[in-house]
Amino acid sequence: MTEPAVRVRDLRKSYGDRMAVAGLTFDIERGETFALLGPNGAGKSTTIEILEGYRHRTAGDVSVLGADPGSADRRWRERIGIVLQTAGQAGVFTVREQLRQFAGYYPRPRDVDEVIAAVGLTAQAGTRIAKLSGGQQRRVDVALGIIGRPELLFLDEPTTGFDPQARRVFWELIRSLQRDGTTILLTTHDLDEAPQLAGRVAVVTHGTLCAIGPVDRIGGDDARIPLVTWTEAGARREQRTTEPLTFASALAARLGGEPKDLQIRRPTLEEIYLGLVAAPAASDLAGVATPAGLDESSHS
Ligand SMILES: Nc1ncnc2c1ncn2[C@@H]1O[C@H](COP(=O)(O)OP(=O)(O)OP(=O)(O)O)[C@@H](O)[C@H]1O
Repeated sequence: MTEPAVRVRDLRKSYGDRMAVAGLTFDIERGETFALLGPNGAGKSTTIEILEGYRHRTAGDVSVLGADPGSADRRWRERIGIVLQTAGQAGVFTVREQLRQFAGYYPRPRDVDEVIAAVGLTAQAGTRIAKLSGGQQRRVDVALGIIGRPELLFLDEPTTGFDPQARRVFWELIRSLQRDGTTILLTTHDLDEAPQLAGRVAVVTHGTLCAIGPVDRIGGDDARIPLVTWTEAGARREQRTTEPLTFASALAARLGGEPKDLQIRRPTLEEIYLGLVAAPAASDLAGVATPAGLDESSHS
C-alpha cells in the first residue's frame, strides 16, 4: 500500500496554556482532495501551518510527502504549494513578473501564461498587483501556489473575496489539478464549495475532530434523513422522515390536494455541518473519553 500524502497522529499545539489543536488524527491519500471544516478558531489554520512546516507542533507525529515538515529541506518544499489564509503579495511587480520570479524557484514550473489564464487574470497580466482588486489579488495567491507544479497543495480559505464567476473559474482549476493527480488540503467556510471539490471532509471543533468521512456520508445516516417542506395555512411546515413519498401522499390526502410549495430534499452539507458544530465539545462532556481517531463517517 502506498504511503498517504499526509499522515497526522494525535497532533497537538498549545499557545501558552491555550490548546488550539487537541489531538487530531487523520490521513490524506495521494490524489485526494480533503477539506478541513470548522468554526473560527477551531484550529484549522494552525494544523495546516504545522503541515506546511511554518509552525512547530507541541506533540504528535506528522508526515507530509514522507518527511517531517518540522525538519524538511528545500527539495521537499519544492514539492508543495501553499496558499496562505492572508495574502502576502507586495504589489510592486506585475502579475506576470511576480509569477515569472516564483517560477524560477522551482525545477519544473508550470507555464506562467497558462497559470495566469487558469486563474482568469489574462487581461490583468501586465498590471501591478497593488492595482488589482482584493479578489484579483487572491487569484494571484492561488496562481503562486500552483506555479511550481506541486504534488501537494495547501489552500487555506482560497476563495475568500472571489465573485461567483471567479469562484467557478477556481473550481474548474482545482478539477484540472485533481485530474493531474495533485493532492489537495483545503479549508473553507463555503459549504457549497466543499462538496464541489472535496472527496472527504473533516469537521474540527475546539481542536478536535468531531466528524470525518466522505462528503456525501459525513455526519452519518441520521443527519441525511430527507426533509419534506410545504406551506399550510400561510405557514411554512417541515417534517423529517425516512419515507418522504408516503408522508407526502398522506399529506396530500389530508389537505385534499397537492400541498402548496411542496419540496422533498436531503439536508445540505451546511445544515449537517451546523448540526455537528452545535453539539457540545467532547472536552465539555464530563467523563466521556475523547478517542485519538474516529471511525470514518462516525461522530461523537
Ligand atoms: N500565533 C498565535 N498565538 C496565540 N494564539 C493563537 C495563534 N494563532 C492562533 N491562535 C489561537 O488558536 C486557536 C486556533 O486558531 P486557528 O487560526 O488555527 O483557527 P481556524 O480554525 O483556522 O480559524 P478561522 O476559521 O478563523 O481561520 C484560536 O483560539 C486562536 O486564537
